[in-house]
Amino acid sequence: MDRSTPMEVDTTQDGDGNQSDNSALTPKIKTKKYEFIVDPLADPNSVMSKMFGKRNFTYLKLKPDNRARPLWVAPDGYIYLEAHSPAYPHARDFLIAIAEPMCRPEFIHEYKLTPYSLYAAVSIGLVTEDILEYLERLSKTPLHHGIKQFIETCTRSYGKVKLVLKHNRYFIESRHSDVIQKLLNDKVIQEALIDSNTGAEAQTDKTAAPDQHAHVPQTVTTDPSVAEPLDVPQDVADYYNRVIDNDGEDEDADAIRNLRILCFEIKPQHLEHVQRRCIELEYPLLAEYDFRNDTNNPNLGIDLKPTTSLRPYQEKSLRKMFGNSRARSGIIVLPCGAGKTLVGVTAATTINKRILCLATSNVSVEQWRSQFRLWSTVQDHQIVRFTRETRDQVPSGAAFHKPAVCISTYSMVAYTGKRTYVAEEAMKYISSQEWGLLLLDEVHTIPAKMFRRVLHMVRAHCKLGLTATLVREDELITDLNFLIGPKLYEANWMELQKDGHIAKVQCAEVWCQMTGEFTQFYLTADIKRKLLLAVMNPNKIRVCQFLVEYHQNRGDKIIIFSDNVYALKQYAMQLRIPFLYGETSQTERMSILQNFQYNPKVNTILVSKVADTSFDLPEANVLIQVSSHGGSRRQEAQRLGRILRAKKNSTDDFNAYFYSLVSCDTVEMTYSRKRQRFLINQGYAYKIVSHIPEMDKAKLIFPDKASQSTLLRSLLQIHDDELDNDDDVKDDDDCTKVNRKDGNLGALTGSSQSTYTAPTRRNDENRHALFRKFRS
Ligand SMILES: Nc1ncnc2c1ncn2[C@@H]1O[C@H](COP(=O)(O)OP(=O)(O)OP(=O)(O)O)[C@@H](O)[C@H]1O
Repeated sequence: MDRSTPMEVDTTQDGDGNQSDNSALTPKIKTKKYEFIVDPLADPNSVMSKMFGKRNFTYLKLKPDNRARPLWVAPDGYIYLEAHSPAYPHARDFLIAIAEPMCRPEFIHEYKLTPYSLYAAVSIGLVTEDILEYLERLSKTPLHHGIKQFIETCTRSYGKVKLVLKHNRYFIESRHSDVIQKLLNDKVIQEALIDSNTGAEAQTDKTAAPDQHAHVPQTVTTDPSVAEPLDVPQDVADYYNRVIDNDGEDEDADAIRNLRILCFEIKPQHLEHVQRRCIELEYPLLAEYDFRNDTNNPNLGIDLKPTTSLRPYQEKSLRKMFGNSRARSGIIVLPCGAGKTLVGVTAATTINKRILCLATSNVSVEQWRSQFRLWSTVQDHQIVRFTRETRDQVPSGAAFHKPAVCISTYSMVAYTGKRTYVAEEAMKYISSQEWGLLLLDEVHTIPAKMFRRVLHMVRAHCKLGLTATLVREDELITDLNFLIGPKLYEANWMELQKDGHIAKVQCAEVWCQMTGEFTQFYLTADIKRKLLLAVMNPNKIRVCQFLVEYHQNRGDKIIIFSDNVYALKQYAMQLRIPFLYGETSQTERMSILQNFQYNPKVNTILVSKVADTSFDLPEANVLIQVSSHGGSRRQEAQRLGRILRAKKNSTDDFNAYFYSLVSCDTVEMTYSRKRQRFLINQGYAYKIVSHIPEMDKAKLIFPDKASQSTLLRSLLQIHDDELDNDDDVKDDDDCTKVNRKDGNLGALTGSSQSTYTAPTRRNDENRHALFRKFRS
């Protein structure tokens, strides 16, 4: 990571360097360059400068009581938190609010200040002075002036403009006339104005927040006598309650009730352009919903059941959302199995207006419905589902205007093709309602184009995105900041694990040596065959067999993932394990999953990547990955999530196991490094296992050279076309069931199929002699 580069909001690539699928649709946001001023105060010839270059910050003077203060705030915006400090909890909650967590292993956590993280801080009610003051108190060194300037630049203008939905119409509101003037003079915003807008209209403010920039003079206590070196310094503890623990009830609410605000209306279809433009103009739109004073939309009348109790981190995340008795739009990030659904249900019962919940598949829709019924007092007739399989009756007549909890899928809402009559009616219902809350499940997985179509169709006062992994391979992650709202809360996986809210997982990367013969062919093969040889490496199959037998003997439930379908079938056949992939019929799939769940004799299943998102896997506590799809961090985290649900009746230190089998000296090793980055940043440590001594005594398949050669021969005989056998994930929803492709007559008659093409001699000449022989 190059840490000397200036901060700039770059939205064209994600960390994996992959380009967006919709760059044509969404031009890059042009914001001002945010730079940290990093003075070259250190002696450039010193040993430290030679080692750390511009990052030699030894010139910063430590405060006398620095041992009691938990933060190192580097002038380039990186912040390091000592997790063993007594003031750790005070600093952690604050840093999650103002900075981006980069890496949180056991002892030292790394965070980074970014314009977006500070935008999120302002949106949850923190003000510039409080941020500076508290950071100063927590820091071991006085804050560098560059840091102060950066925080001031990023936060001064934030929070001044709001986006408000009233009577299904979008308004931009502010109490600052200069800001409104600036926006009205902008060309992009002018294009979005509704014709009747002749200028800003003055209104009585019912939704405005108190002035967030009230000055709070504070002094920093650096006198060591004030606190014992390893106690939480008093000034830190005092300020904590003020900054973090305040539940945000507006003390000034009455005072601002009668303030005049300025507003103008914009065209709904220009909403995204306006949101984007406002970020460029340094006035990101804050979306807050004053649901308690919304008399236009009827109440849903549901509550949490008396038996429902939230866990501390669930409560904390919701406090960020409802901090000032209004609902803020944004994203809550909790690990898989940590109870995002209950967070969503609680948000719904708090807002208590029309709720639209969008999930990724039919199965998730059913899960949301059952969780709504489990945790809340919602009645069955108040829930409406729209999916391919279950289409509840579209409310009509008087019921049309009654509030309901509507649950559907993204693909259903975003579908642009011809719909059936019933689906058309359902969509009319969704697009005509003014929703109090739009719940967006697994928000990071939705293709950017589909996501935007959804947001164009649905009018919602408040949007709550839920996800476990805020990483993806296109620009939507940065766009989510204005499409939904800032990240409101991100839980620490290791802390949840320590408290027993999620399973304690041992991650291991098992290195499997390639056999000599396999290596020989691997070196000259093309990439597709290389991948096949790596996954079918006999030593890997043996390790897999050993692990399966070992864990079966312990009474564990095991899921094996293979993205390569050929390998999936081979492993299933060799190890005699039931398998399912994209082409497995629904009946067979159900039967395999039910057996796995209830039949004590079926403790292992093999699945392809369809199991990543398309259906709900039963509970398991061991996961073995034999082949994975490139270097996707998200897929790795999602798979770990399959075994992350808290395990009952377990006394083990670790109660879940995640094995990634990697063939040594192959491309799998590079992929593996990339895939692990996200989980390592969450604090997981992958144990490298290069040899399992117990395997030497075990009776395993492919024990000798002869059987391994036979396997190799069978692999070399596979036709090139069959190597393209990554499982295509089929969405459950009808909207994506039919794959429409541009075609021509050749495609229709089948003449364009590669099976009609005779292999050319030139191709064969390039092959290894042995392979040529097998092919002929
Ligand atoms: N406050 C709570 N009290 C008791 N059980 C809870 C609580 N919150 C969540 N759970 C339970 O934890 C389990 C996981 O919850 P949930 O399915 O909502 O997690 P999730 O974060 O959505 O996971 P995934 O991303 O895997 O879908 C469920 O069995 C749920 O009932």
